[in-house]
Amino acid sequence: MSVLARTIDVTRRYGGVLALDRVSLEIRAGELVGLLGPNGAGKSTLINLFVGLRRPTSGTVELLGGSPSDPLVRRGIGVTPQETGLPEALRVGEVVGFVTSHYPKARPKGELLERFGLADLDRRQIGGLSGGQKRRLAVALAFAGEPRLVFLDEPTTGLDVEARRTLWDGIRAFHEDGGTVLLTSHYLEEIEALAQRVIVVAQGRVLADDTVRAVRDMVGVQRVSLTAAALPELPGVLSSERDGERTHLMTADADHLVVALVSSGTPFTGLEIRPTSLEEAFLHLTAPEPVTA
Ligand SMILES: Nc1ncnc2c1ncn2[C@@H]1O[C@H](COP(=O)(O)OP(=O)(O)OP(=O)(O)O)[C@@H](O)[C@H]1O
Repeated sequence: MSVLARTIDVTRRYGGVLALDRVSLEIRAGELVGLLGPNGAGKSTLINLFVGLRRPTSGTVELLGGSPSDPLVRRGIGVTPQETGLPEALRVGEVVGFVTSHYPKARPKGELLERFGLADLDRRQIGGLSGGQKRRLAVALAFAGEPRLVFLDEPTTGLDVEARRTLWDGIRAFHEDGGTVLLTSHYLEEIEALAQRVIVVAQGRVLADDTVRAVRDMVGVQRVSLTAAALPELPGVLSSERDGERTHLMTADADHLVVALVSSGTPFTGLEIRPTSLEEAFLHLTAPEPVTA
């Protein structure tokens, strides 16, 4: 499978901030890859490097066999940044026409709008669109020039469930036609709905690059909280934390842990099990050594 984009040992600093730390990865033709990470992980920085908006402090970025700083190379990609602004006075169809005029080959306007659930809005002024419609249009524009590779930075932020599904369908349709996509998200659920491969980044480093299922197992940590005077050694405890009378145990297998707790005969009260947030799960992925109880 041919590689459409690649970073080799890329580091990016903003003054004293290390946004990316020796990142090497490849995006291959036909893949739909999710880039997952908490706020400030370096996701937007990575996209900005791929699309030529920023340059690496060190290391190499390759795009479609060339350099992201080459405008001819960039013609082969589509991008929706995290924040976009569209001219309020223009009509939807005019904006699509303006964008497609920059490309040698363009997707027909009607088809593009249809694909992103905007078919009836061709003549509507941008200023008259809802927030969700504007976001869908901004994402649709990334696909206007029949790109080979599309970068979407948090495409569904601010969308309700229905609008998000419409947008997912548009992205899927492009992928099913053979297109390649890299998209960022804070939500594993979103990446799970679209991608098979997920790259987890935190603090500028790639923590995992695997199937969604493997990453879900990795970050599927639960928090078991209880009050007990003392606890025996329990299986599968990734870390434990004492908070007054309460003890919080992090584990990937809460059922197993609770069965072992009950079998041990240790008296306890106030058992509580809850899923952890992605941020909490990332803390475990980034922790150098698991802490034992
Ligand atoms: N122009 C800049 N000047 C200084 N620091 C920056 C700049 N852009 C990004 N950073 C810093 O680099 C780090 C990575 O930021 P980046 O925006 O790439 O993260 P992100 O994963 O996209 O976050 P989010 O999910 O919040 O969008 C953060 O610490 C951020 O504050």
